[in-house]
Formats: sequence, structure tokens, C-alpha cells
Amino acid sequence: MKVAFACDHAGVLLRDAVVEAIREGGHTLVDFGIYSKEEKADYPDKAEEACRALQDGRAERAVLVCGSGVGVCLSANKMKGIYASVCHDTYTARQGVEHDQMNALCMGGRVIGDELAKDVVKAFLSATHSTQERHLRRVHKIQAIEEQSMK
Ligand SMILES: O=C(CO)[C@H](O)[C@H](O)[C@H](O)COP(=O)(O)O
Repeated sequence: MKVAFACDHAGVLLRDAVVEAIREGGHTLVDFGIYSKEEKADYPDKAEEACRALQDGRAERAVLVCGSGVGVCLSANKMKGIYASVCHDTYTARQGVEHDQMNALCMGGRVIGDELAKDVVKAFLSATHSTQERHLRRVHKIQAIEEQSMK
């Protein structure tokens, strides 16, 4: 799977761990930086760059990291077709994909450590969408809200 990654200067703390988890899972990294904490970046810009790749098919999922995970998550969820959530545990990361079709995982570089972040990324990337009717029905309702809100 092609996986977009982007972070700001606070999220860069988790960069190496996330990149490692993506590669260890056999996935292809689509890298939007940043690469060191000496670089500065605003989280809405980084989230937008990575999520554009999701929208146009250059990537199938995205991992976004800022200080808390909240800034990149709020930014990503403003974009059509992006379903982002902050997850700092493996249960939420897996269920978010299975039940809710989450396609952007957001984490806080100032919140969790490398090893847990790697497990969370792996749970997110190995999960697949449930085909159970009740989950699909709810996802379609999310999409209907999205469509309605743009009118
Ligand atoms: O956590 C964030 C937004 O939810 C961002 O990563 C910012 O880093 C955070 O707002 C802190 O910014 P600062 O420039 O490091 O003070």
C-alpha cells in the first residue's frame, strides 16, 4: 500500500518510528516531510499536502503527526474524502479503519513514544474495512453529512 506521511516540527519526534513502521509493514512511503526539528512547518500545510495525495490516488492512507495530533486531524477532516482521527492506541487505530473507514491516522509526537507509535501505525495499516451492513450504513451516513455540508 502507498502511505503518505507528513509532520510538523513537533511531530518530527515520531518521524523515524513512523517511517520504520510503514516500511516494516511492506508499504511504500510517500514522504512529505519535514525531516528535522530545525525545519519549521505549520501543521495545516503539512496535513493538506499529504491528504491531497490521498485525494488524487498517490497514496491510499496517510499518517499525520503534529505535537498533539489534533491540529493535523482538524485540518485533514476539512478535506473531502478524508476521514482522519487521533489514535494513540492500537484498538482505536484498527477499529477506526474496520468500522469507520478512517484513511488518515493522526498522532501527537509530544504524546506517545516510538514503540507504541509503531504498533499504532501497524494496526492502522493492517486493518481492512468491514463489509458488515451496519458499519457500511453508518459510513454512508458520514458521507451523506459531508455531501450535505458542501451545499
Ligand atoms: O500540536 C499541534 C497542533 O495541535 C502542533 O504540532 C503545534 O506544534 C502546536 O500547536 C505547538 O506549536 P509550537 O510552534 O511548537 O509552539
